[in-house]
Amino acid sequence: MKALHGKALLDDPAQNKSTAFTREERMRYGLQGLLPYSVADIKNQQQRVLGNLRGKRSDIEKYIFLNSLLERNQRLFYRTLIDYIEEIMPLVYTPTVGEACSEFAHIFRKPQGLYITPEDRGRVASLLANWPETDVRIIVVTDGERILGLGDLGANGMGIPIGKIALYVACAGIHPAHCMPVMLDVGTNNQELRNDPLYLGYPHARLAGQDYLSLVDEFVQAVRHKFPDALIQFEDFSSEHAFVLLDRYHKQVRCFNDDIQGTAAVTLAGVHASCRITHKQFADLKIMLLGTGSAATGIARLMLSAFQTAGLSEAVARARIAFVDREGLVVTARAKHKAHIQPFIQEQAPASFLEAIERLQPDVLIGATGAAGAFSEAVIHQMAQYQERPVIIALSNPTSHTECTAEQACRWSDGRAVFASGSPFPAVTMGEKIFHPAQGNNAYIFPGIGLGMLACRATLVTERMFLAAAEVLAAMVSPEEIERGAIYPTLPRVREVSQAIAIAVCHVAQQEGLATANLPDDLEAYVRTLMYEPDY
Ligand SMILES: NC(=O)C1=CN([C@@H]2O[C@H](COP(=O)(O)OP(=O)(O)OC[C@H]3O[C@@H](n4cnc5c(N)ncnc54)[C@H](OP(=O)(O)O)[C@@H]3O)[C@@H](O)[C@H]2O)C=CC1
Ligand SMILES: CC(=O)C(=O)O
Ligand SMILES: [Mg+2]
Repeated sequence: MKALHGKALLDDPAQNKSTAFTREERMRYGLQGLLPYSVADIKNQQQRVLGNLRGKRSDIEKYIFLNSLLERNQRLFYRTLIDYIEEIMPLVYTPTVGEACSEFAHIFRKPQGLYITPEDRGRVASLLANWPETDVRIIVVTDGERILGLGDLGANGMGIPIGKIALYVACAGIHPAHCMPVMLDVGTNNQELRNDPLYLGYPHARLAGQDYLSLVDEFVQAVRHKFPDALIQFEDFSSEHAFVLLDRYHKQVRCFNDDIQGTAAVTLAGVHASCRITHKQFADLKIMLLGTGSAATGIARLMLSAFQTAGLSEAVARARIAFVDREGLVVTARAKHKAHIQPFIQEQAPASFLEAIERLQPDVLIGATGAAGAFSEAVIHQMAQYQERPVIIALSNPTSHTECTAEQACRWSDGRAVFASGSPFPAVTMGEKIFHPAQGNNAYIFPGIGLGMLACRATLVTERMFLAAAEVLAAMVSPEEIERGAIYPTLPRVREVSQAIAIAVCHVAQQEGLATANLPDDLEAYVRTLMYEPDY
């Protein structure tokens, strides 16, 4: 790290300690007179941060305040995020990040991350060379086309890679210097944004076809050359591009798609854990998915592997997984189907969503639609009619797009639903009982996958790593959490979860012959040494 002095030191977020510089440091670094008298410690500074934060009237103001803290004092930001994760994660990630993306061009203060546009074709490598860090290990890249359930937000979608990187640091202890958020700003088809005079992105229709693919290719090749140890996480692409890009790169490049694979692992883990509440066998479950996009398809694919691992034949496993779309149950009799769900199309008569629940009586209902209210009262009633403890997982983000709220799932099932949602909900009280919803978000998975990849330097990311991550996460739900009806560990345990997932990733990488690092026997201690603990 470059040695800085005086005002330059106070202006560098990675090195700034502000009022926590000791008297001796103030003398050594030419800071005398530049700071008020009192010498604080990080805990004392945190109290001021929390006081200011809690005094803000709206979540978006809190987001802006936290972002400016990150720009001033990285260590204080991350220490506070880690120590108060239940309070602060919803402000830097879903749901507030959804609002921040929608408002991105209007609340913009200072650039963060790397922007690549069609005008950079042929010189993407030189843009990467402008990045101030040399040892990038984690890249989160989006093209802004499917931002949470909010659709095409163009370059405003940069809030998502920035938020995911904050979680890599807070939830898995990846050092901020190893992380790079990237916006592949290929344009936007959101005319409202293009008409906005404050819009900051490339104000043209999205690149498509070969023009699009060749720019992504150039980016991926430039990353391989400039940052050969980096893992690329594809985030919030349209499902059309998400599958094409994953197919194109996953056997050549250290990469994964978080919406397809990370979401699948967190959902599988929740389904496994739910069996400890419902007292059912995983191999006996029937799963129904609403939505046929990236998340739902990823879940179906991983669930299929998990069922087979649990001893089911491929045919039986497939029959246990049903898709429902806007027209109802996805069946062979229908004329058109999306290619990526072809293997899961049921040989059945057509049925509406409600009829499909009645006919198939699924144990688990999962929503990945971005469609607010898609789990209506009738849907939850129908689930509760056939299952004593229906498992309802409403994955869609942000909160305004959830398929149903925790309160709705609870009330409409007479308090019997086992519920998890992509964005957090507070506890629900019903009579004497308190209902504790869990947060089913890929934030429990991708940070650990990244930490594991950083530790073992595997050349590829594989399905077995996500299966292992799901097993680890499910096993970490404590008896007390299960007793409370929660199917995920509480958020303050997320670093512990990420460490355990990282170890599992290392084991899989070794077994699959993909690890290139020399790993010690004591992986637990080794992984811990890699985890950044922000402090002075
Ligand atoms: N909790 C978590 O960790 C994660 C949550 N998500 C959330 O899941 C949602 C979907 O993400 P993703 O799969 O990537 O998005 P996609 O755009 O790939 O897929 C969305 C799917 O939902 C379908 N759909 C939309 N409205 C309805 C409706 N009313 N009834 C039935 N189907 C509907 C779409 O159908 P059609 O093709 O007909 O439009 C499409 O198949 C988002 O809100 C996202 O935030 C995603 C990843 C992780
Ligand atoms: C959580 C996430 O990745 C999403 O909603 O897209
Ligand atoms: Mg996503």
